Order: sequence, then structure tokens, then C-alpha cells
Amino acid sequence: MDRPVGPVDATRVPRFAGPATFARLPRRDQVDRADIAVLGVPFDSGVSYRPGARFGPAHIRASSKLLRPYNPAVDVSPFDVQQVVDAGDVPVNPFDIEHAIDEIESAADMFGAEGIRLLTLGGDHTIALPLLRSAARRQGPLAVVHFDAHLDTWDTYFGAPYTHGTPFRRAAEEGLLDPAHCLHVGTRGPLYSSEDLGADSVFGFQVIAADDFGASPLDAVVTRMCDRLGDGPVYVSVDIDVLDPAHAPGTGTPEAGGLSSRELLSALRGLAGLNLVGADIVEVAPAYDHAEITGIAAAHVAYELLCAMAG
Ligand SMILES: N=C(N)NCCCC(=O)O
Ligand SMILES: [Zn+2]
Ligand SMILES: [Zn+2]
Repeated sequence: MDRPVGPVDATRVPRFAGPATFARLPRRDQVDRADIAVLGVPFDSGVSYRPGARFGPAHIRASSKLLRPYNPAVDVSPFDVQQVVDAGDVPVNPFDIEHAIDEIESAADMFGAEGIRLLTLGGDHTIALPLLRSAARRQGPLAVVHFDAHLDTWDTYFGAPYTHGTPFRRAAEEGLLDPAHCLHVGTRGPLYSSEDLGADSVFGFQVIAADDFGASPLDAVVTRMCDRLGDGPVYVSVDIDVLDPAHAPGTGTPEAGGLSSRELLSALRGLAGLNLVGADIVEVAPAYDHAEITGIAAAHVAYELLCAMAG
């Protein structure tokens, strides 16, 4: 097999002159095969507070230009060992959430049918539901590791079942999750009621709270995470608001007391070796960002996920 086509070389073409793809990777139509596609889903009609995550994919791509091809933290060159491409954006309906969900599911199915794993850039957290549907259709019930300040297993908002606060409850109801192997990481902040956590555990989620970081050493957190996820297919969903607002101000529902970028990147490195079938990074809302702090964090999250998927 030919060697994968990697990013445009930043020592030959200045970063600010190169392509607008994620990490300056080739577009899907520029190569004849792909192992992993970075796919944008510019959808934010499911938000309960600040809008703007529809501009997340473009912002993360713009903030990814400085990534280099070798990751010394894990000794992996993610673009050498697998063909990673940028597959552009899914043109989702901003006025009809259920239609948008169907469009995202169909797009994900197209990649799945070709055996291409997805790293999806949102978009608000609503998009996780169709991505999970598509992944579960091929893989069966999924172990989900959900990095987020929020549970996102609430029932409805204003009677609406499909929102960014409800994707994992819908996924559980639809049998997409393996209830013995799901986990929230980084949860914190006020809930609606003391019953929220009880309902959440019924759907199969255990919790590693934000406060557990710092209370125990990071390797203990990683061990707990991997033990919970097990050997089956694992889907990774990263809501950027898992980070403290100091590390990710550009998001719609920020909560104080979150993870540092270093803690999150280290935890993601711990996922290498698991059977990672897909991942998303959601809730990047550039209007509230400053100096690309959130965009850069999200780009590095994406990069670590690509390295973990290479393992
Ligand atoms: N998925 C994110 N980012 N936020 C959900 C928060 C829902 C709420 O307003 O209670
Ligand atoms: Zn969140
Ligand atoms: Zn979320």
C-alpha cells in the first residue's frame, strides 16, 4: 500500500498560506483511500444557552495549523500510520432538528460503509445522537466515554427531546449504549435536582467527576477509565466545556472548576489501545473565544484522539 499522504510541510509552505483543512491534511477527494475522516458538522440549533457552535468546525480547523506531524508524548506519527483526510462539512438543516439528525446519521453511514472511522467536529452536543446511531448500527451497543461538564442525559427542554442536553438519554433509550461500560469524565456544577445523577446511572453511566482529578493521580484516573470501558467498541465524545473556562472560554454553557487542557490531553492519551470506533469534539463556539484558546485546545484534543486511534 502507498504511504499515507500527510499534511502540507510547514517548512516549505508557510502555515498561513496552506490549505484550510484540519492540520493541513489532504481533502477526501485528493486521495484514493481514507482510514479516518475529520468531518465538520456545523449545527447548533439544539443549544439551551449561548449559540454559535455552528462555527466550531471552521474555528478548530483554523486553530489546527500549527500541529506538527510527530507526537513525542506517545511516540506516534498519526498521519504516517493511517490515511487521515478532511472530509469537509455536512450541510445540515439549521431549521429542523430532526431532519438535521437524519442528515448527520446518513452522512456518518456513508463513511461507515466504506470502513472509514470518523473524528467529527461539532456543532453542539445534539450531533452525538446520530453519530452514535450510525456507529452502533455497525458495532452494536457502544461503550461511551463522555468528557463533559454536563451529564447530557436530561429528558427534554421545553418539551423538545432532541437538544444538546439530552443526546445520551435518547441514545440509552434507543439501546445504542452498553450500560456496563459507559462513563462521564469531568462532570461538575449545579444540576436540576438530586435525582439527575440517579437517573443517569440507570442509563449505564459511571462518573469520574472533575474533582476526582487532583484528588487522585492521573494514572489512577486513566486506569479507572480503561477498566470501565473494557475491550468492546468505544466511542469518545468530548464536549470542550469539560475544560475549565480559563482553558476553553469559547463555549456555550461554561462551568467553573473544570479540567486543565493538560489533564484532558493526558487522559486522552490513556485511551490508546482501546477499540476506538469513532469520536467527536463538540461545543466550540468561537464568538466567545479569545486568542484561539478554545480552538487550539480543541485542535490538540483532535490530534491526541488521532494518535490514540492510531494505536
Ligand atoms: N451539552 C452542553 N454543552 N450543555 C448542556 C447543558 C444543558 C442545560 O442548559 O442544562
Ligand atoms: Zn457540556
Ligand atoms: Zn455536552
